[in-house]
Amino acid sequence: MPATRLTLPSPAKLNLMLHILGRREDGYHELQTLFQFLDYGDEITFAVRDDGVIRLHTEFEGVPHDSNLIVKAAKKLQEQSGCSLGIDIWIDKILPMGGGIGGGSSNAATTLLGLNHLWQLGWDEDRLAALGLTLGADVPVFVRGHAAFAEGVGEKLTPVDPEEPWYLVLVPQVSVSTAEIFSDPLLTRNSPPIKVRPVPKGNSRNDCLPVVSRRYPEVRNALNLLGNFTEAKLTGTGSCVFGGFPSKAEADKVSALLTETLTGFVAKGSNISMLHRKLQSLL
Ligand SMILES: C[C@@](CO)(OP(=O)(O)O)[C@H](O)COP(=O)(O)OP(=O)(O)OC[C@H]1O[C@@H](n2ccc(N)nc2=O)[C@H](O)[C@@H]1O
Ligand SMILES: Nc1ncnc2c1ncn2[C@@H]1O[C@H](COP(=O)(O)OP(=O)(O)O)[C@@H](O)[C@H]1O
Repeated sequence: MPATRLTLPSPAKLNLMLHILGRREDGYHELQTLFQFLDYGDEITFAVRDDGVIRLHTEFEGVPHDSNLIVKAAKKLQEQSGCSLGIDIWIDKILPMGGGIGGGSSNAATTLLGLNHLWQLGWDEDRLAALGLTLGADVPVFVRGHAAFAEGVGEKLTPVDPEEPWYLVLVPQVSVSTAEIFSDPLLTRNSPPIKVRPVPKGNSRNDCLPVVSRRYPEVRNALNLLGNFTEAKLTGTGSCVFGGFPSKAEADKVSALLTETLTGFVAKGSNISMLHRKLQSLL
């Protein structure tokens, strides 16, 4: 009997660097970025229903049911596969929204992979990643599940294996709109493309950082505080700020000092996403 119920992780990502090379005619920006996953994220439970209805039972503040990326992903997959089954969905949401750690994109990818499994569609990763890209630029990397150097708008992925340190991630209590940062006239949009592989050391800057830290004092403050202990970086368009440590104990020590005034968490960097590790264990 095939499974009818499944709980899957939906991990966060970090952008270890992010360079903006230019702007395309459709307004989207050409990037070069390095994605790594965190062993930290949401958990989504799926239960098959036979009436074709797609229902997310967990409410999100400020996100209507049909705008939720989980529901959008499920509906697109149902439409494009012609599947007559439906799904009940619950999520244990711990990832901050608008934090640059990819929660929405990750939720969409977990939904695509989870439903492909439960509905027994047999879609391959290429097809799921292509559908994912229509939901958001970051969805394909979560579908593939391997740390990657990304180009284009984030869809041209080359798997990489950077070090996997422990990270302290600080979560300033502001939500940063990706669209707002990309439309700022002061954004650097002319970084020279990196042509050498693997990406040489010394390229770890995030071109969004100056604009984000100018607009959001909370982010600036987090960067300054973490910068007293390690190199403090911005992920994506923020708001989250992170730094790497050689051990959990060292990350925990700094966390204990900083999280008196700021929210944050400690998590291991991972080149294979915990979603893929879980799916592998089901086979
Ligand atoms: C820049 C990144 C790095 O990981 O930032 P974060 O969102 O994670 O912070 C992502 O690629 C974001 O991906 P994602 O969050 O999926 O963005 P989308 O929903 O596709 O786009 C939101 C808006 O941002 C702008 N946008 C996004 C990506 C891109 N390469 N160029 C853009 O100009 C567009 O105005 C778009 O309408
Ligand atoms: N399942 C979802 N989880 C998080 N955000 C979602 C979801 N569905 C839609 N959204 C919308 O997408 C926006 C960006 O979310 P998220 O991916 O968490 O941020 P970021 O791209 O900065 O990492 C949110 O502010 C929210 O309005």
